[in-house]
Amino acid sequence: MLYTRLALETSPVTPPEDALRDDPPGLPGLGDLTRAWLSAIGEDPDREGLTRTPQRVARAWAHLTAGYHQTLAEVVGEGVFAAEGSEMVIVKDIEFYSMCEHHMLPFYGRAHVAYIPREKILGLSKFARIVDLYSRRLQVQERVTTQVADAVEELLAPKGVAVLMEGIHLCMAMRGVQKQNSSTTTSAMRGLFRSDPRTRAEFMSAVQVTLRGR
Ligand SMILES: Nc1nc2c(ncn2[C@@H]2O[C@H](COP(=O)(O)OP(=O)(O)OP(=O)(O)O)[C@@H](O)[C@H]2O)c(=O)[nH]1
Ligand SMILES: [Zn+2]
Repeated sequence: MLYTRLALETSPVTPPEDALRDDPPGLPGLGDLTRAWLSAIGEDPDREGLTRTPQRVARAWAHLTAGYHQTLAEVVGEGVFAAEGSEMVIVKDIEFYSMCEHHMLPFYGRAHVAYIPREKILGLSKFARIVDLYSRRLQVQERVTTQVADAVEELLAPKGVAVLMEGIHLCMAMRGVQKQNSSTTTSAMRGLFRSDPRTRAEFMSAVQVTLRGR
């Protein structure tokens, strides 16, 4: 579905209205603000290419900030189960897209989440849903990382949880210091991942793939 929608959005042909029906409704007020923003940057909000831009922006930002309107309980639903074992589980290479709270520009990359179960396990897709829940807000990467770890702890009370995120910040690439090749790694280690170097080393070696090497 994602690919279908991207294809539609980049198509020179205007898609039929019902092709976009699963887009979220736009954020109230953001359309008017976008018109003012367009004027502020020296654009004419009434020129042909921009007439529908305010409503597109309002819809896009509803998606990019959807995390404000969801709870952990909602995104996890019925996804917690009785533990089937107590070995490390690693879900890696979960892509994330977030917006930095300083410049409101994107940062994006991959998140890797691991835990060692105690009495509960979590449906695998829920790790990606949790990453999205906290990424779809204005954020700093450190906070997303901590919030994902906190969420897994809260849901599962595991023997340990580890979250590692690798991100590229467009505010450092497109503007400001303008470094195109830097990436940022943040981590949160809890329980056995903090107290036992072998557990941490096992996790780190399993996820040792840098963004730039892919
Ligand atoms: N720790 C952290 N910093 C971030 C993140 N995203 C952006 N930043 C930084 O936030 C800082 C804001 O610094 P300021 O000096 O207030 O803003 P600025 O003048 O635009 O800074 P420059 O980007 O250096 O031009 C910058 O150093 C950004 O690189 C993040 O996720 N985590
Ligand atoms: Zn920034």
